[in-house]
Amino acid sequence: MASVFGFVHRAWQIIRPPLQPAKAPDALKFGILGAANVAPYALFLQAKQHPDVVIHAVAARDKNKADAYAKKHGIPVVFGSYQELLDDPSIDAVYIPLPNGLHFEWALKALAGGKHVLLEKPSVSNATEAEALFRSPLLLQGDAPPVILEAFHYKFHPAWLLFMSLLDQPNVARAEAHLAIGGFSDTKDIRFNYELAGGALMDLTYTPSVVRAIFGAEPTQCTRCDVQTLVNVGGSEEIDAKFDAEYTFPNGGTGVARGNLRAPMREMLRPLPFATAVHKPEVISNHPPSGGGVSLPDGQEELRTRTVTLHNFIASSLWHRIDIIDEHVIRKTDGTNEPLKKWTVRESKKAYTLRDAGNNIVDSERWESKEYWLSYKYQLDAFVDRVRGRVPVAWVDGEDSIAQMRAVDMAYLKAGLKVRPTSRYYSPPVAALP
Ligand SMILES: NC(=O)C1=CN([C@@H]2O[C@H](COP(=O)(O)OP(=O)(O)OC[C@H]3O[C@@H](n4cnc5c(N)ncnc54)[C@H](OP(=O)(O)O)[C@@H]3O)[C@@H](O)[C@H]2O)C=CC1
Ligand SMILES: O=C1OC[C@@H](O)[C@H](O)[C@H]1O
Repeated sequence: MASVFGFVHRAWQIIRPPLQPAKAPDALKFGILGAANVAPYALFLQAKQHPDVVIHAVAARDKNKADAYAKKHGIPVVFGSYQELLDDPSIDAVYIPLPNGLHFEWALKALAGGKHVLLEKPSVSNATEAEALFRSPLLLQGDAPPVILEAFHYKFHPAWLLFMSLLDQPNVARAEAHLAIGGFSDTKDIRFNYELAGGALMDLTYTPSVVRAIFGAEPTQCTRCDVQTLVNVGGSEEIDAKFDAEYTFPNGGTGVARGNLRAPMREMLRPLPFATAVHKPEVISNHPPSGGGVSLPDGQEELRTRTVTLHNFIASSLWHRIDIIDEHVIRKTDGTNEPLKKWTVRESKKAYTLRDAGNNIVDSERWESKEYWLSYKYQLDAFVDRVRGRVPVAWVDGEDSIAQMRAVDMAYLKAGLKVRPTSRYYSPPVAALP
């Protein structure tokens, strides 16, 4: 009952945040490229709660559309083209929630204009673009080079930070991430447009990113990728509406990433999106756990296999639970491995605030947070911290974003689909002269 009340209370405060601080006189001025559906909740609502951020301008391809959007969201300045917004020297940072296939071009143009860039996920269309963007010399310009961040918002929530702190990464045997959503029945949606770098592996790119994060390493190969394309419903044969990809990792472990963009309601809720890590069995008989393990007679050993699961990794502020399940077995060490006793110990944790995550994860000086803050708010805080020269609580660096696109490309190739197309704006690096 308390948890139902907590959910309703948080949901209410997420929509109507009670604290909307006054803006600093030199608050960062954000411009938005595109009158996008995602921006009101991923940025505008969060900006209202940030003293150092103002939403200053929006640009759309059609000025009338931009005007209507600006009026609805109280944005003071409007442009009828993206480039005009980038040319406005008063704008410090841009948010790019364009279709994936346009991320590369507009992120580079924004960096060229000296703007900081909050770039929607997936960062770009493929690894070629990712290398060119995140290793661009534009990111090294001047004393205070521009900041760029791929908006993997879930990685900033305290629940994710706590979950990650519970893993023993080198000893993970299997990782699994699952995310099924629905509501995209129109095959004309940008998510289903190959030229705009659509596809479920792109849009639900969270799950490959989760398995990579769990291992803290990059996949050596994609061993399987089953996809369901849109071809039977009149869409593109190059567009995966659903994927189930398996990767191998350098420690021999396996990571499974699943995503479905056209899931029926029952599949969206059961199971809720989850991230899970199964560890290799660990001998603990000689290391009694703090719970009071006992030394075992000769010829026996105790093994523990720990599974850590974060339920609802994608929208942890609404509700989440971290389950730690330890399967214990005492077995013979005479070569038969015969089990003598088995039992399971379960524990659950949650972290709705940085304080909940604990001071071994987040410095207590950084504990200021509210339980209704969305992952997008933590992400915005981190972005502003970086721009202001402070160390953020979490980050996604450029090399991580490049490796992420490699993992996505690998899965497309394994599935027999084409890697998403490279932008016409891309030009290959000029080879160094001998
Ligand atoms: N972090 C998150 O939780 C979420 C992230 N996203 C990401 O955000 C991005 C945008 O998603 P979403 O807001 O749902 O998208 P929208 O369907 O709202 O499209 C975003 C904007 O794309 C612009 N656009 C530019 N060129 C085209 C074109 N050729 N066809 C269609 N639109 C075009 C439109 O701008 P204009 O106004 O100029 O016409 C439109 O406003 C994607 O990268 C997606 O992955 C999406 C949802 C949630
Ligand atoms: O979080 C999300 O859920 C809906 C998706 O289509 C979107 O792009 C994604 O970021």
